[in-house]
Amino acid sequence: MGSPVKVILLACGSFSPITNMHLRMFELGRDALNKTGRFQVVSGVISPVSDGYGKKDLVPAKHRCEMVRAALKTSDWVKLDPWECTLSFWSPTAKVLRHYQEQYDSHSNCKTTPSKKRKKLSNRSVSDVQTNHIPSSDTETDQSPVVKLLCGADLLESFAVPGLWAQEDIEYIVSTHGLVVISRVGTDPHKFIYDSDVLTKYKENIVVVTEWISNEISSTKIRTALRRGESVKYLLQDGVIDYIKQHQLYKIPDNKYINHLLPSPVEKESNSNDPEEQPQRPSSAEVKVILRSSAPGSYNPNHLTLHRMTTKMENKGPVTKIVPAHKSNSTSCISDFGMLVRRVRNYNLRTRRRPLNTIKK
Ligand SMILES: Nc1ncnc2c1ncn2[C@@H]1O[C@H](COP(=O)(O)OP(=O)(O)OP(=O)(O)O)[C@@H](O)[C@H]1O
Ligand SMILES: NC(=O)c1ccc[n+]([C@@H]2O[C@H](COP(=O)(O)O)[C@@H](O)[C@H]2O)c1
Repeated sequence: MGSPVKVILLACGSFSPITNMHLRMFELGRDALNKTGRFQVVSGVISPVSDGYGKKDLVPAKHRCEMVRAALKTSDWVKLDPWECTLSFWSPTAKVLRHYQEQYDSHSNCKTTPSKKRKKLSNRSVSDVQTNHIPSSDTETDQSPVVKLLCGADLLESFAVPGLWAQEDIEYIVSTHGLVVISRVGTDPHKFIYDSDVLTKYKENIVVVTEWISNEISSTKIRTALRRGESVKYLLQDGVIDYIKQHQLYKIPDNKYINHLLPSPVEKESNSNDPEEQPQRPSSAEVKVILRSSAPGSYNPNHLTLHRMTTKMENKGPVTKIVPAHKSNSTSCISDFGMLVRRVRNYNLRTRRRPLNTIKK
C-alpha cells in the first residue's frame, strides 16, 4: 500500500455556540480515517456559517468565532477559519469546500495539482487499495491534502430535505471531497446512503463513524439550558462559558451558574452613582434574590440549590423568605444566608427602602 492520502477535515455549521461534541467530532473523524491506513488527517478546520444564513439564534459571527477560538485552546490540530463567516452572504457548503481546496492546492508545494488527480485520490475505495489501483507513493507525497466534509448524520440526512441542497452540489461534495459522518441518535446513515442513488454510487467516499459513547449535546439544547438558567458546565469548554457570560449571549437570565463570577445586581449598584442606573423599585411584585457566595473561591454550587430566597414588597417594606430545599443541610449555608441578609439590607438602604423587617425560615 502506498503512503496515505493527506486529509483536512472541514466542519461547516452554525457553532452557536460551539459544544464539546463539535470538538469530539474531530477526534472521532481523525481516528476513523487514520485507522483505515488509507488516509492521514493532517489538520481540522472549523468554518462557522455567515450571519447571512439567518438561522434562528445565530449570534453574530464575531462572537461565534471568538467562542470557537476559546474552545480550540485545548486542540493542537484543529483551527478556526473565519473566511466563510466574514462574508455578508451565505455560501453553499460545496462552494466552501471548493474554496478551501483551492487554498490548499495553491499553497501546496505541488506545482501540478490537477483536480482530476485529486478527485481520483479522494475517491480511492477499499477495492482500489486491494487491487493496488493506487498512485505511486512519489506522486502522493507531492499531493496537496484533500478537504473532506466532517459532519453529523443529521446534516447528511438533510440532503433529502426538498430544496435545501442542489443535486449537483451533493454529487460534487461526495465525489470530489468525500464525507466523514458521525452517527447521531435518531439517524441511520447507512440506510440513508442505501436509499440514495448518488450516495450509493460514491459510498466508498463516505466514512460513517459510529460514536458508541453517544452524546447528544446540540447547540439548540445548550441555548435552551442557558435561557432557563441551567448549568452548561462540562458541555462547553470553560472558555466558551466565560465568553457567553461576559457578553451576555443567548438572553441568559440571572443564571446562578453562569453568572456567579459576575458582580451581583447589588454590587453593580454600589459601583454606580448615577441615579438613572439605579434599579426601578418594584411596587408589589415578588423579587427573587439569587443566592451567591460573596467570595468566588468559596463558591459551592450545592449551597445555591439548598435555598431559594424571595423578597416580597409589602407596605412595610420587603419581606424576605428563604426556603431551604433540604432542611437537614440548611446550616451549611448559614454564612451565605447572613451575607444575603446584609446584601438585601444594603440594597434597601441604597434604594432608600425601609430596612428588612421580616425574615422567615
Ligand atoms: N451531538 C452531535 N453528534 C454528531 N454531530 C453533531 C452533534 N452536534 C453537532 N453535530 C454536527 O456538527 C456540525 C455543526 O453543526 P451545528 O453547529 O449546526 O450544530 P448543532 O449542534 O446541530 O446546531 P443547532 O442545534 O443550532 O442546529 C453539523 O455537521 C452537525 O451535524
Ligand atoms: N445547500 C447547502 O449547501 C446547505 C444546505 C443546508 C445547510 N448547509 C450547511 O450546513 C451547515 C449546518 O447547517 P444547520 O445548522 O442549518 O444544520 C451550515 O454550514 C450550512 O451552511 C448547507
